[in-house]
Amino acid sequence: MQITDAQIEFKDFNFYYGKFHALKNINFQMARHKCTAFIGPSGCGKSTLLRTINRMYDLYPEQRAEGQLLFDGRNLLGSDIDVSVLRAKIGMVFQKPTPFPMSIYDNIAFGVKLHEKLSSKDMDDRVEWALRKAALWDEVKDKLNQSGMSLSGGQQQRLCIARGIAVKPEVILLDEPTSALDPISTARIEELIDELKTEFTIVIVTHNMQQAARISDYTAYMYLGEMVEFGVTDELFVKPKKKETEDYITGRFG
Ligand SMILES: Nc1ncnc2c1ncn2[C@@H]1O[C@H](COP(=O)(O)OP(=O)(O)OP(=O)(O)O)[C@@H](O)[C@H]1O
Repeated sequence: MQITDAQIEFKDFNFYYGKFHALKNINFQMARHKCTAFIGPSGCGKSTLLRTINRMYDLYPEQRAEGQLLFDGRNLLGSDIDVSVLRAKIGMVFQKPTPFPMSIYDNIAFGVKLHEKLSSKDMDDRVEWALRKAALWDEVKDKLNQSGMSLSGGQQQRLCIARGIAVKPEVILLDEPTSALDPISTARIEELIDELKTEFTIVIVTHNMQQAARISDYTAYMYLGEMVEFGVTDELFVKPKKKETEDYITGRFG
């Protein structure tokens, strides 16, 4: 399936944990400023696929990728890629909120300082901008010096999203961002994702099929390291092309 305005493309992509072949011959594209969801049963390779996009696997010598992973036409797997610049362009938010043990303000400013030299006024503006984008500003504007750890779980996750946004990435990777949250916090994050799409490309791993159906434009169904089906979310959920996808989304399997 060809996507209009593809930003990221996997071509003949394979991934290995040592000898274990975790992702098999992956070929698909992700659209700019849309939300793409990865779904599938536990262990199918969703998180592995997500983490290849910012080369998280570089931290582990026994893990390797083969094939092509193109970002605006440039292969991210090449040795010429500066991984720290790449990770600023492609931010990541994890399953459990992971605020740094520092103030709310510094949680945002910390990453920005690594990449840019801003005046204190510009840094104040950037912190406010990121917190507003993450729909957290009104709740924290009077306590920016309090520890990030003092916030509720849902607020902590929005703080982590604000931290990711603050360095002005192009893509945000979300690895089951709501699985540790209550339904109200989950709904807020889902609304937030919908707003963030206007400026960022979003990729989300979720166990929750209803969530994928609600928030994503495109969905990939994975099983045992293969991408079984990829398509427009509404079509994949209403009229899947493969029997395996249908069995999974109707709950007959997995
Ligand atoms: N660090 C690792 N070393 C070896 N194998 C791994 C490692 N991480 C994951 N795997 C294996 O790779 C496969 C895919 O794992 P992955 O975590 O990507 O699946 P997932 O679909 O995200 O699962 P879940 O929904 O349970 O989080 C699994 O078989 C898993 O056991």
